[in-house]
Amino acid sequence: MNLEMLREATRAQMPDKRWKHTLGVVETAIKLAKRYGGDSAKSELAALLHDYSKAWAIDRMEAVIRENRLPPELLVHDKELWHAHVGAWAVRTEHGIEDVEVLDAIRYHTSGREGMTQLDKIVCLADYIEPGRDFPGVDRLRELAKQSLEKALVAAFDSTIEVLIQRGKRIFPQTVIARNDLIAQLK
Ligand SMILES: Nc1ncnc2c1ncn2[C@@H]1O[C@H](COP(=O)(O)OP(=O)(O)O)[C@@H](O)[C@H]1O
Repeated sequence: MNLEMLREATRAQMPDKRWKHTLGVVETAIKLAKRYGGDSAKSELAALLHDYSKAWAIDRMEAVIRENRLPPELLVHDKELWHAHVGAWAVRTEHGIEDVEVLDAIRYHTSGREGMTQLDKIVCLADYIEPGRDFPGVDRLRELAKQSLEKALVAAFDSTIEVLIQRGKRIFPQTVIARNDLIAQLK
């Protein structure tokens, strides 16, 4: 399957607003890859596919998690986290994407993980700062992204964790672990 076919298949999974966001993430991921000497082609592919399952029905995502032995702990956490793992499963099964680095960048783009690869960092950060994002503090993240992937991601995870705390929601521990690990990398 070539990139053009993957673009059409991905676009067909989501409403126009999410597709616009996806294109913003692609553009931003390529820019970050160029700035930090990352792999532009993998960044583009992972960014294109990162939200593949975002608009899927909750029941469909739950079935994929249960039937394919995706991490069961996802089920007790925010459903917003599900699409990343389900999306990695979906692009592999539906489109034969086998590149482990690309699949991992999709799988961990929302939560982060310990030992994030450069590709994980690029896609996760691009998702936060793409031009269509407009949340308090996003411009600071865009400035930090010019200095350091790690500094920008720590600030990004901090903002997500702060919002979750303000709303009294559960925090998926992998994000806290990812944040701590990034701070250790900065030392
Ligand atoms: N560690 C976490 N624990 C719980 N929920 C989280 C965590 N990290 C992210 N989320 C949830 O996921 C949402 C992020 O989803 P979003 O930015 O829409 O993802 P994407 O744009 O990549 O599809 C956050 O607003 C929050 O509700």
